[in-house]
Amino acid sequence: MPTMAQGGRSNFTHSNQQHQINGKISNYDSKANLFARRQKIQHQRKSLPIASVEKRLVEEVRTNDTLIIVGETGSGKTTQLPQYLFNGGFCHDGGIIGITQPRRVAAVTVAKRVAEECGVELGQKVGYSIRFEDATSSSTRIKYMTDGFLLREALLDPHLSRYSVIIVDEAHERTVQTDVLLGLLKSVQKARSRSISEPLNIDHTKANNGSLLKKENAVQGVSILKQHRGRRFTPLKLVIMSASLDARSFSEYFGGARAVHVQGRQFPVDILYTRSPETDYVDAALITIFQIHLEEGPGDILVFLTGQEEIESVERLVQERLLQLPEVNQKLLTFPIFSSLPSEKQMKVFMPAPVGFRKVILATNIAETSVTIPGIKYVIDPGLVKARTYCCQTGIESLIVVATSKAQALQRSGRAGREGPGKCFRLYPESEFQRLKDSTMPEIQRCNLSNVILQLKALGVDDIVGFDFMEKPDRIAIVRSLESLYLLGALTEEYKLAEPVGNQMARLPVEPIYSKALILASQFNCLEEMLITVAMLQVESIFYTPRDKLEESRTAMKCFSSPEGDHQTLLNVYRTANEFLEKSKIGTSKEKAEKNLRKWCKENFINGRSLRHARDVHRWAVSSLLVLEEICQDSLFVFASC
Ligand SMILES: Nc1ncnc2c1ncn2[C@@H]1O[C@H](COP(=O)(O)OP(=O)(O)OP(=O)(O)O)[C@@H](O)[C@H]1O
Repeated sequence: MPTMAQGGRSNFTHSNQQHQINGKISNYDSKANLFARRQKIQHQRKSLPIASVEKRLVEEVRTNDTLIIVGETGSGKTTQLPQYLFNGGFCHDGGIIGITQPRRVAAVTVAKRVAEECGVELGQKVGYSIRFEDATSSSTRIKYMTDGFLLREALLDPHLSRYSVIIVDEAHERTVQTDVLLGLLKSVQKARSRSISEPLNIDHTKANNGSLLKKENAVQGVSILKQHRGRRFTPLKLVIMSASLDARSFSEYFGGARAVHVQGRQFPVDILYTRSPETDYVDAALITIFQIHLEEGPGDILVFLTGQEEIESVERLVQERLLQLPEVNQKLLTFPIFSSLPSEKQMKVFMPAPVGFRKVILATNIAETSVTIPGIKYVIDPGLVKARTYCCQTGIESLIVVATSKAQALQRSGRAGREGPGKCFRLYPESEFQRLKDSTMPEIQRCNLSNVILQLKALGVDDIVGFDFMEKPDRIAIVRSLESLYLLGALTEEYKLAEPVGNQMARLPVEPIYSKALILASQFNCLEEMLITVAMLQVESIFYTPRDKLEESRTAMKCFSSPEGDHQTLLNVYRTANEFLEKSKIGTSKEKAEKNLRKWCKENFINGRSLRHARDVHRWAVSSLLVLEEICQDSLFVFASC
């Protein structure tokens, strides 16, 4: 038996609860040809627990306007239900089935999987839309997207008229966007049903185009949803789904909506706990990685950590400890995944490990719900997560590390049992699990509400305090946000949306303080500078200060720093990097120039990843501003090529 990389080992005990098997274990042959792969997928689909209740679920959606579905992780809700509804005729009149996810990576990977299951090209019948990325076409009928994306879509189409069904997936996460979306969907559903029962009353408005505009403007102050009076909509079907949902409170919120439970899971997940609490969870995670690597059978490992810095340090430690092992045991590859990682790097975790190697994926809670990472058999869960908190008194928002809820722990362990039986190593005793909160505190009760309020105002919701939130945010937090939006000029003295600025701000996908800065910048002739500054402020620390090279990195930083302040310093970094890249491009390929830039970043202690992300955000900001025709088109053209 080989020794552990660092001599230590974790002591785990089995959970008292064992999951039941309700499915078949599949033999995935990576060399299978396309035909065999299709057959394999069809077989997998048929053996999912949800497959046995396909007809019943379609009928439930047909007979209920709102349906709540609770089903175990991996039972097939996210990938199968939209296909069942498509086959059940819910898109016959051209309507779209929209499925929202709290995270971009889930929307992208699930859409890819469903397109493959349907045997279609991604972006045709099945597609996805996330901020700054659209893989849909006019033929898309099953559309995965983030909840935030659907909210923005509602700004342009308040009745979400293109959708016949909207499925809110992973509703247990209670992100601020999910909560706002639930309230909005409730009123959209009512307005669409009303449009069917109300008598048509459009002739006189049609007769006079001049007064139509006035009337529309007058109604807008009350609610945009009333603007379309006289137009008939088809009813909107709503489905709320999760593996760990408090079905009763969701049902009550939707006026006693029907809730159904999809029983069974495909593969069992063995839950193991440590015998006693771990004093250093990072070290415990490292020990467990090597314990699995050296003692358990084949299968990849997914480790949940709290953030980029922690992930990078664990990655380094794994690599250092690997070198202490005999060569034969060194076949372990690490892959990080966190939200600010560029998406092409995020996608690397979904590639199979080379033959003979084991993958270790170091992830934040980005990989907690909906995603299926092929090969994962082992999950390591220290039971912690970085969560947003907001202090209304100071107006300061921060991220702090807190214990996960039971719902999150369940989702994490669920990642292990998706392709076969798995194991989840919880790095805390079972008694601690029992003490965890059942569900996560809704984000809306612990974040700055300015962005959300601005969006609601732009949607025509004037009475924010009276808005039908599932759980009301703190009144003081609402008042503070209203005040700050007024000070930014997004709202009038009566706290109504200020036109056109408030509307323009709502349409830019950044915090109100930044959207206002972008809108104002052209008046002050500094749009280029503001675009760069806002882009740089969206990314995590741009300077890289390793402990062992503190002096060197500080000296490098001085070359960019400006006595005029941090914003000017960020501008200097971006521009110097850009000049370097432009010069490098002369006479070389784009790839080579990018490689040179990475080297330059390293030499100058700049975080290359953050810089690349800032360049992406800059491009997005330019294209978003271009959409707002009112804003300084001419000056934008100059920067569009940056
Ligand atoms: N990208 C993928 N690659 C391979 N298999 C996949 C993929 N996505 C889904 N699957 C398979 O389909 C099964 C069902 O996945 P699905 O996401 O529909 O379940 P779910 O009930 O929504 O789970 P969760 O609540 O965890 O999101 C998975 O267990 C896995 O076997």
